[in-house]
Amino acid sequence: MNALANRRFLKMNGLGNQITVLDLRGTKHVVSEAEARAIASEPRARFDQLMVLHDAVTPGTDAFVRIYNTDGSEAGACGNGTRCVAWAMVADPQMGDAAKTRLALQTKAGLLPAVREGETLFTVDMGVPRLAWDQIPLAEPFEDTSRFELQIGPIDSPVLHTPCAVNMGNPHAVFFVEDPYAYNLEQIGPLLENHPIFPDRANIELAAVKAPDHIVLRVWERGAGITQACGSGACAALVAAVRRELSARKATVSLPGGDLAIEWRESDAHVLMTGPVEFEWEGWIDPALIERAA
Ligand SMILES: N[C@H](CCC[C@H](N)C(=O)O)C(=O)O
Repeated sequence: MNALANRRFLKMNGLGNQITVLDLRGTKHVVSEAEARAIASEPRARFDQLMVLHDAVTPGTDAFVRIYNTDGSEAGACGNGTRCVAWAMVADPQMGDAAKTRLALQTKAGLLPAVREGETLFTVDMGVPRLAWDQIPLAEPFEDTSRFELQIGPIDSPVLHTPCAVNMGNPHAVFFVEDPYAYNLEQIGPLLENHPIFPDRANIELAAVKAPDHIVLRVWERGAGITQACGSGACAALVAAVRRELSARKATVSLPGGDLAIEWRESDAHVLMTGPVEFEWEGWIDPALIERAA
């Protein structure tokens, strides 16, 4: 019997970013692309990101987490999903250990320490951002070598150019614009995500710096499309804004689903993301769904 059959899942969200948490600790099962897509097609388990917990592989960490997009592809990081996993591991009656307030979660991209700040409020240390493709850690002083010209359109929206490329464990291209809501993101998102200039595709951010401590952001996510919020995207937007000398190192990032507090810490160049999570319901994976995916 496939380890996924009848397995319990938690449907959650982080600022409207739809997250499903699945605990596969104690099994060796690795969710396939087809299985992830099948789970995404189930209305009660539907997700922007599926966060799958595996047994910890490194001493001192609490779990290894695999992250899947709606299209079944894997991502190295997911800020909103990491907060949801952290909540599940402290507060869920079956999975959680209420004595814990700190967790060390590991993903393909590295370690993501999380701290519980309140009932449903968590801070995740998203690590040191890197230049998107050459993987150089970004710590000051730096040269903004990630600038390049990218011209798309004309479609029915203003032309976008010169994104700032930031890797937060996953690739982001941040475009600074006056009004992110003036663009038809549904139409231009897929063109940009799959533009040949992005070897690994990219999450696409439209960001407006409203004040040194306030950024308005919309995101087209790689493998998932428009989401209500993207934690790593909010981090990438702040890092890009600091690199372009548009904002302070600490800002509120307002997404369609709500606000995240982001700080690019001066002392060690780590990015800290603070925001809420919401538990919606629990469910069990229909074995027929998994059979069909096989
Ligand atoms: N929603 C996530 C990001 C998912 C990124 C994923 N779409 C990728 O392929 O990199 C977040 O809160 O950080």
